[in-house]
Amino acid sequence: MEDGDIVDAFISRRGLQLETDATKGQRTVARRNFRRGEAIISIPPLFGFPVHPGEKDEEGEEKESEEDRCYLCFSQVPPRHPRCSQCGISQYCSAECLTTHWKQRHYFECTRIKDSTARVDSKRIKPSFRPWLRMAMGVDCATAATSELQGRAPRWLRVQTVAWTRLVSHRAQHPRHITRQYEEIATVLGSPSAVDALCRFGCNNFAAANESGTIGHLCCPLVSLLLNHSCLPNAAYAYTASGELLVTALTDIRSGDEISLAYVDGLLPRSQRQKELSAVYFFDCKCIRCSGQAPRALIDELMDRKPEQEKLPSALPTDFAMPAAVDGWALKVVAVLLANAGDSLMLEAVRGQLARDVSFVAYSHWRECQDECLDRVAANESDAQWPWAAAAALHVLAFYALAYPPTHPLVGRQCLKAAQLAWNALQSSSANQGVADRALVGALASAAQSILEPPSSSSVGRQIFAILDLVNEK
Ligand SMILES: C[S@@+](CC[C@H](N)C(=O)[O-])C[C@H]1O[C@@H](n2cnc3c(N)ncnc32)[C@H](O)[C@@H]1O
Repeated sequence: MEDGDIVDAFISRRGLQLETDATKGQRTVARRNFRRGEAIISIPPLFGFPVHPGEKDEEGEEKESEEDRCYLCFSQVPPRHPRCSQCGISQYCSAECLTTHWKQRHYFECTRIKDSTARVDSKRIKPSFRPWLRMAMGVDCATAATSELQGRAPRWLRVQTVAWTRLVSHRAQHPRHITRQYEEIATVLGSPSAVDALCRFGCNNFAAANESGTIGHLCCPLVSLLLNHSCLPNAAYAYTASGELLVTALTDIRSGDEISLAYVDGLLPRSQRQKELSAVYFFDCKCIRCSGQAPRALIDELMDRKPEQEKLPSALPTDFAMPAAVDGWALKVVAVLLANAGDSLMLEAVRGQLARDVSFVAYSHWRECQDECLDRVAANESDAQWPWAAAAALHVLAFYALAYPPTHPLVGRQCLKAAQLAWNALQSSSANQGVADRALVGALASAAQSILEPPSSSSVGRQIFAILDLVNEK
């Protein structure tokens, strides 16, 4: 079978087809109907590795630190944890993850990764670029293994390797300071072609994230090749506990529809979305929302209002009363979301009704409030921050519910965050003023469970069940 055919055959069996698109290069259309929540594609990445969220280098960029993350599921490893006895590098949170990783890919990566790690002096690369050094080494390993194993290489690996050669790199558009770092990496690796590979990786990278931020990077060329960006996406990706990139339908998708993901936060105003898409992915968005063909145009119009035209709530209030702080509209949206998570028509009606009353400029304000409250909680200033943090989280959730389909993972993760903060507010000695009650916490945690459907052994699954147990305790 020819290289191109292997990709076409792989996707056509899943009801998908690649087509040429006048404005976006290629696009993928559904060749059958997909129900909301249905898995569209699931495939192991060509390479992936964990990073520690939140750690920043001297220039404020996230830096690599793998000491405490599992090489398969990227969750935190316990103090005594298994490690691959052959390379001594890959570590795991459990014996199951070690076995799954070995069976999926580590059997062909193990010696190669060990050799490249010993050969290359990573200290010569700036800390914030070390993840890309690892990515270049990992992708090299996987492609070398594919050609060595030939017909014995698993089909997913052959498909990913072929898709990798077909990705756009936008090399000419990359800023000089970035390509200079890539050239350093290429020198360290002794492989001039690494510059092009890193450009290709840079604009096709997937981040694995949990509620605290990025926990890993994934190179998944098939999904990159297939899915264009839309500011009104009908699909979303998630990295599963078994180490696969899973794409699911966020809405019902009809045969003939293009399938798309959001590369950037759809709640940013259009100007900011465009800025981010052009800085990181090097294109001007031509999605249905940006070309004014989508019903979400009203929200766009409101999001693009200038901040001075809006009356923003003052910065973090010093005298904070929950009922006044969680505006009626936010609670109403959250209530509709919780009662009707399966009914997007209902949510659509609420969107229509409320969109004109809601200041979308306030979204970034509430995001900042939430982060500020969490920082203060982490600094242990006082447990009086919990009700504030819960109120901010409910506002952020309401914005997500207005801008995304109710099955979007961002909505699920925010439900979990709001549930945790509301529970802490309920337990804190400060006045909670009755906004966060057990029923709300339980409904938020149940919504997180039904949207994210995490395995009970995963860290998100354990967090959700812990809350549900607490709420249901007599
Ligand atoms: C990850 S690739 C997707 C596959 C790509 N269409 C192809 O033909 O290889 C991302 C690239 O597709 C194009 N693209 C994706 N979404 C787009 C959009 N909404 N508007 C315009 N171009 C888009 C851009 O060139 C972008 O750099």
